[in-house]
Amino acid sequence: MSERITSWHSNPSVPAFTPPPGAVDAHCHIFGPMAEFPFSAKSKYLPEDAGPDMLFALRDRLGFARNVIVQASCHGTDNAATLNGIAKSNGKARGVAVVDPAISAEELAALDAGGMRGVRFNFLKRLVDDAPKDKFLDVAGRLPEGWHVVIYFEADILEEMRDFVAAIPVPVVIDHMGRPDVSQGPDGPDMRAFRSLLDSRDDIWTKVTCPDRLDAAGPPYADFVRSVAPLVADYADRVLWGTDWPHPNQQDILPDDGKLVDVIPQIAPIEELQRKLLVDNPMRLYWPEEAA
Ligand SMILES: O=C(O)/C=C(\CC(=O)C(=O)O)C(=O)O
Repeated sequence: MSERITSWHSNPSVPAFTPPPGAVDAHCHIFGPMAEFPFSAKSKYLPEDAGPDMLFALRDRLGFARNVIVQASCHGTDNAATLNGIAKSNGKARGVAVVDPAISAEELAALDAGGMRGVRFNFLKRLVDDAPKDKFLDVAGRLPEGWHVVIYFEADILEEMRDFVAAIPVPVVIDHMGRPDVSQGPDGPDMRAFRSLLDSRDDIWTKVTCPDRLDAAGPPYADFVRSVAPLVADYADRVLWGTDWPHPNQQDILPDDGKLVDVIPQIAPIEELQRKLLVDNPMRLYWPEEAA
């Protein structure tokens, strides 16, 4: 792997939708800068730099106040780039780490002090070489107070994930709704299976994110909207939203972040839902000491 790729839009539109004050972009990443924070030798992609300054400029352009920075697989289990982003945010960012399952209590405490509030388990074979459930469960039982687990998997392995999810001793956040086929609609088999997973515990949250990954038709993402709006209405206290900037592996699409923000009022059509999705819910999970 030698050629570095750009997966984000160079000039995203300013959204028509204005997020409520204090809105949190609860799923985004930082790449590098590589000279300071080299990528993992095991990374499946080699991106151009997309550092904290770029992320905070986008945050301001889109009308958001805070970020939750999720360690991307290109940085492996070295969380330094993500911690650097959090440190530079003036308290306006927190993070989700990816860790070696053998991590010590001291190292976990250092991540907590650096602003991490969760750990991510990635099950996508195109992104990681292995996903050892037994070791993940061991770490999940040793997390600092107040942390949660973020899980990333695709719909084809949802059934295999049920026992694992049930065994996690802290709240669970599922990335991108476990990537359902949104062309099936809100009552299709993928959404039904995902709802039954959400119903299995009252502390499973999900990110209603990534229309660009889930709806090949592109903006205005009609299939995504019709499949996801009922989920936001029915699980209003357990949904989170994020841009997914800098959109790892989306170099063929280059999603326009402004257009992604404009999906929000379609999946959360009333102000109360928008406030829960963008402010109340992420604040409860990531800044509980400040939450209303
Ligand atoms: O950013 C996402 O949520 C999705 C990703 C990238 C990713 O998860 C990672 O690199 O860790 C993907 O589907 O390629």
